[in-house]
Amino acid sequence: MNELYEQLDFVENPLFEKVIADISDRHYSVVDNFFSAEEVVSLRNSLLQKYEADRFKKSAIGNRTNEMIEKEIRGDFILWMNENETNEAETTFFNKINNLVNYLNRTCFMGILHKEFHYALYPEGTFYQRHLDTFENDDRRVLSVVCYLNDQDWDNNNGGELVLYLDENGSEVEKRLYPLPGRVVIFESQRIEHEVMRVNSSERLSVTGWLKTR
Ligand SMILES: O=C(O)CCC(=O)C(=O)O
Ligand SMILES: [Fe+2]
Repeated sequence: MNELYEQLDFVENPLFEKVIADISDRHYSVVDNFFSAEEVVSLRNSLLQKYEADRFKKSAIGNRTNEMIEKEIRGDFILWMNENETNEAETTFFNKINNLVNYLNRTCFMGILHKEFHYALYPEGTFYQRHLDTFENDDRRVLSVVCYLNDQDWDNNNGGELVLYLDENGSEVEKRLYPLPGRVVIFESQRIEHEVMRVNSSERLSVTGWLKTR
């Protein structure tokens, strides 16, 4: 009986339907204004507060320990989020992400059981070389989700674009996406190689995460 009610309850969400259609057509989706301007400001302030409290760590790559090599590959600083210990901005953030996850699971059986998200800050001059998000041998990562928290007046000359390397009929095509506030980019972790271009000026702020099976 409960199941029947659940199905009757179901309300189609055009935004989430678009994400599903995009991903099944071309393996990625870009959603502008997924987060409102106010939500971006709150989450950015939360990020900056924790960054200033020295809670971020230099990102690492797999098992590699040579810091010189790492700097050549990625230059961001990160802090993992804990869903069991959230402030107001993070609660709102996880509510929205969970709505999306529930919708995906209900409508297209992606079987997402876990997720992991971290804040990221790219100082001026840093980048993240071309990679696949499964390089840590984590084949449980199904979808990568990147949420940008930059200022409203973010200038495209600041650099820091996300470049997705797509396959179009056997040839490689670059899709260049600016890290605009409120924008969320979702792509198949196992399939799409991507890169963060050098940040020319300012700091580039985001939350990045993975939706995982098992
Ligand atoms: O910030 C982005 O646009 C992408 C970040 C990324 O590729 C990663 O953290 O694996
Ligand atoms: Fe990545």
